Amino acid sequence: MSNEPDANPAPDPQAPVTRKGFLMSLKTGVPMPIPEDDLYGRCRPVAEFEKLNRVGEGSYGIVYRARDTRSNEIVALKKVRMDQEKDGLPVSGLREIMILKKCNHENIVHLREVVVGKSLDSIFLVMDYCEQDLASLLDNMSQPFTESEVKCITLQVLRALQYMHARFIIHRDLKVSNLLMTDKGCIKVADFGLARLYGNPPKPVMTPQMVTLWYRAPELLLGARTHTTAVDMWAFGCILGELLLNKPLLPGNSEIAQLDLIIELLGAPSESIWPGFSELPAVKNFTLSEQPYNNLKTKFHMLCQPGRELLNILFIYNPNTRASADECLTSKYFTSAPLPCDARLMPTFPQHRILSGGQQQRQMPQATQPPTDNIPISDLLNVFIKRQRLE
Ligand SMILES: Nc1ncnc2c1ncn2[C@@H]1O[C@H](COP(=O)(O)OP(=O)(O)OP(=O)(O)O)[C@@H](O)[C@H]1O
Repeated sequence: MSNEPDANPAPDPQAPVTRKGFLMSLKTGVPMPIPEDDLYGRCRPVAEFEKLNRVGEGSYGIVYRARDTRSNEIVALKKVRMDQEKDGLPVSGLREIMILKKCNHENIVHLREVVVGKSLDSIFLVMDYCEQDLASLLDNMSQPFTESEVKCITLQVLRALQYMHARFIIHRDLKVSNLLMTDKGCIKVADFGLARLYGNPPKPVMTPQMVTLWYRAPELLLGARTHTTAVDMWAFGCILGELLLNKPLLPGNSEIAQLDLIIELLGAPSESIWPGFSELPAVKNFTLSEQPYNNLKTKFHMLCQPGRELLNILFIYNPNTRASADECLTSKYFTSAPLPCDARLMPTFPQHRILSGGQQQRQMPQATQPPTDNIPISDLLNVFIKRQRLE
């Protein structure tokens, strides 16, 4: 028997990628050529998708409307941004893939598959295509959503949150531009690049400043080291307020301005309404104004009592007592007039994103720091090769 390496050996899924088209065998340490058929693991090449137009660009990637040439279906193709990475995939990309793989809910964007570019240095998420995102819709609508439509939208977001939170997933970047809508009025929560799985009790996190400023909960602004599902509920409260007012509720342009806006609306926090507040790390960095009144009632004077109650429980300072998605779903707001409209009866809108080529972006302070911990692309590919073989 010959000791020569097999001319066309099967690739070892555990082996790291050494150079383009080769895998280093962990057993023998010999680089082995990857057969053409296995070059992409079990991922399809992106060349099988025809890019039609750009629909969005965020901090972590460009999103295209594309046609799957195999099935002829229209999909969204999100290219994971790699340009700042020397040797790996940004952790946000990997997190988004892992978490979306766990989710199967009609109000969460569906990840169909992951496809790769020819040189294996680009990764794309293939998702169901949604015709609108709420941010560009809000910016372009000739008249605001009716209250029935607001209820229809927010109920769907709450169902997605209930599903995620029951599975220990915190989204951490809920905002109107991350809420997509199909032409059948179905809302899909998107962009899980900052999402995290959390434990009980929650573990401290390294990156406290995550959620976009306008939607950021007071505990994050004050430097809390643990993140809970309550950060999503605060952001949800800001979204509900924004849809009702037809403008951002708390559009701060710095952390202190954001805290001031919150205090102007809700009154100043104190140790008595929020035990542990005075020990939060950043409290000493700010001089908080001493406004004593809750002005929700004045700001939302047009809203019925159940609606104001819902906003009140979403804007509880203490994250431990802030309303959960379960609780909000039982709010009388959704069963009192005007009732939520049927999603299929939501109005249809011109597709602004296609017309504007995805250039239209809301100007809001991001203050989200792309995480710097990279995952080598070889690990990602191995995860996929293994996973697809298991399935
Ligand atoms: N499945 C989809 N269907 C249609 N459009 C989409 C889809 N996913 C994303 N988009 C569009 O692309 C934009 C950016 O997508 P996404 O939020 O996932 O990227 P990001 O780089 O993570 O953004 P961010 O800067 O908000 O973190 C969205 O606001 C939306 O307009």
